[in-house]
Amino acid sequence: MANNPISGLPVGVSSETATLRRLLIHSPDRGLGKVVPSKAQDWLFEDIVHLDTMRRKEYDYYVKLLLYFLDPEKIKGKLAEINEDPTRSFFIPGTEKYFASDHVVDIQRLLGDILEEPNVRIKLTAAICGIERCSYQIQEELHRFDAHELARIFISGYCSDKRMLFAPLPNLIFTRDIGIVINDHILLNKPAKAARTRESILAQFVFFYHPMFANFKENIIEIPENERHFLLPDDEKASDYQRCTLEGGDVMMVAPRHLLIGCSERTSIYAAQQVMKILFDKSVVDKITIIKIPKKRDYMHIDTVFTQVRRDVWVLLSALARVGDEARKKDVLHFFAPVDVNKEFRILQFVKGNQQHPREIENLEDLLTEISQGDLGVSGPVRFIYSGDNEFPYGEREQWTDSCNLLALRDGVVIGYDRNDKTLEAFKKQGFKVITAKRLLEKFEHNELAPQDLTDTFITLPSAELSRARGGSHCMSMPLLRG
Ligand SMILES: NC(=[NH2+])NCCC[C@H](N)C(=O)O
Repeated sequence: MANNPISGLPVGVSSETATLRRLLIHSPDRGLGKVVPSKAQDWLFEDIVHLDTMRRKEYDYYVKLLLYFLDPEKIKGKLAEINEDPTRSFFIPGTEKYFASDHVVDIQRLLGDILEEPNVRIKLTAAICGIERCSYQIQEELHRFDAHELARIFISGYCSDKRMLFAPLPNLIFTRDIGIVINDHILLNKPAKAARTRESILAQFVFFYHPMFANFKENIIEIPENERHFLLPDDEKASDYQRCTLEGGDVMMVAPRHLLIGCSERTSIYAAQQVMKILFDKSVVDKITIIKIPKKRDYMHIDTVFTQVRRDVWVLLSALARVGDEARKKDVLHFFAPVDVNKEFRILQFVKGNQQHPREIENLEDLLTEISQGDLGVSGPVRFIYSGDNEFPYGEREQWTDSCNLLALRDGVVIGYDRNDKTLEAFKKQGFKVITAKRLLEKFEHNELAPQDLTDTFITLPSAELSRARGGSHCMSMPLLRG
C-alpha cells in the first residue's frame, strides 16, 4: 500500500468518558450536496442541507477541536492558514495538505488506502457494483480512477465527470453507527435502513483489510443472521424477534465489563440476543443491559435519548425517564393511556452465566446511577441533566436537535450543538462552563488555554445545517481508543 498507511495501532474502549485518544470520523462529502428533496427522508435526512455551510461553518470546527485535543501538533499554529484556504484541502483525504492524523481518522482516508491494493479494489468494486446494480461497463470504467478518487465515488456516488452513478451516503458522517469498539473487540453493524447498506460494506472492507486493524482481525465480530433470514418478508416487516439489525448508536460501552444495547427502531431484539451470546461466549463483557425504547423516528437509537457527560453526570430525555413517568402519574389519565406506551420502554439486565434470569430495572435514572456508582466507583450522588431543562415543550424540541447526544472528549468535557438553549442553561446550573468552539480554538491558538486545562465544560458546535441530518456529536464519532 502506498503513502505509508497507518498500521497496527491499538484499539480499546471500555468507557464513555475516559480520555478520547483515537476515533473514526467522516467529513461531509460531496454526496451530501446532491441529496434531492424527494429523497431526503428516504435517505434519513429531514431536509436538504447547504453543504458549504455545513462544512466550513460547522463540521470543520468539530475536526479542529478533535485535532486540538487528540493530535495538537497537526493544528497548533496553523489555524489562520487553514481557515483562509478556500479549497479546504486540510480536510480532504488524499490531497497534499490533508491533516492525515493517526488519532482523528477519516474513514475515507482508510478506504483510499485499501483501494491501492489491486486485490481489494477488484473485490470491493464488484461488491459495490453488485448492490448498486451497475453495468459491466461502469465496473470497468471505475478501474480508471486512482484509489482516493475511487473512495470518493464509493462514498458519494458521484463521479468527477459529473455523473451520479448511485445514491450518496449522506449518513456516513455518523460513524458511530457503523461499528462499536467493545474493549479490544470491534462489533460491525447490520443496518436497519436500506439507505445505510453500502456504508456497512465499506466498513467491513476497511476493518478487515486496513493494516491499522491488522492486529485485531481475530477480534472483529460480525453478527450472524437468522438461519432462515432469506424467508423473512422484506425489511421492516419482519418481527423484532426474527429480523437481525443493529446500529452502533444503540451500543454503549459504559464500563469495562458492562455493555448497554438499545432495542429500537434500528436494533432488533434478535440482534441484541445474538450479540449477547457472542460476547458472553468470548468473555468480552460479563453484564449486558438491554434497553427497549419505543420505535420512533425521534428516538432512533438510545444515544439520542441519553449520553454520559462525566462518571457521575448524564444528560437524558425526561419523557423516557423516571422524572417523566412520575409527572405522567400525577393525574388519572395514565390509567386509560394505551398500554403499549409504557410497555415499549423496558430495561432488563443479563449477567453472564445466568441469562435466563434477567433483572428488571425500573427506570433510566436507576440504571445510570447503578452504572456510575456500581461499575465506575462513584461514591457521591449521581446527577442528571434533562433535555430542555425538563421544561415543556423544550425537552422534546431540544432532544430532536440532539441535546442528549454529546461526545465526551474526556471526563466532564463534552461537545454538543449550540442550538439547545434550555439544555445549555441546565448545564450551567450544574456548574458547567459553556464556550463556543470558535472561541475555544482562538484561546488554544493564542496560548490562553490548553486542552488539558479544561474541566466541566460544554463546547458548543454550530449546528443549523448539521442538526437537519438528525444526529449529534456522539453519532459523528466512532471512538477507537479511550483512556
Ligand atoms: N447514533 C445515532 N443516533 N445516529 C444518528 C443517525 C442519523 C441518520 N440520519 C439516520 O437516521 O440514520
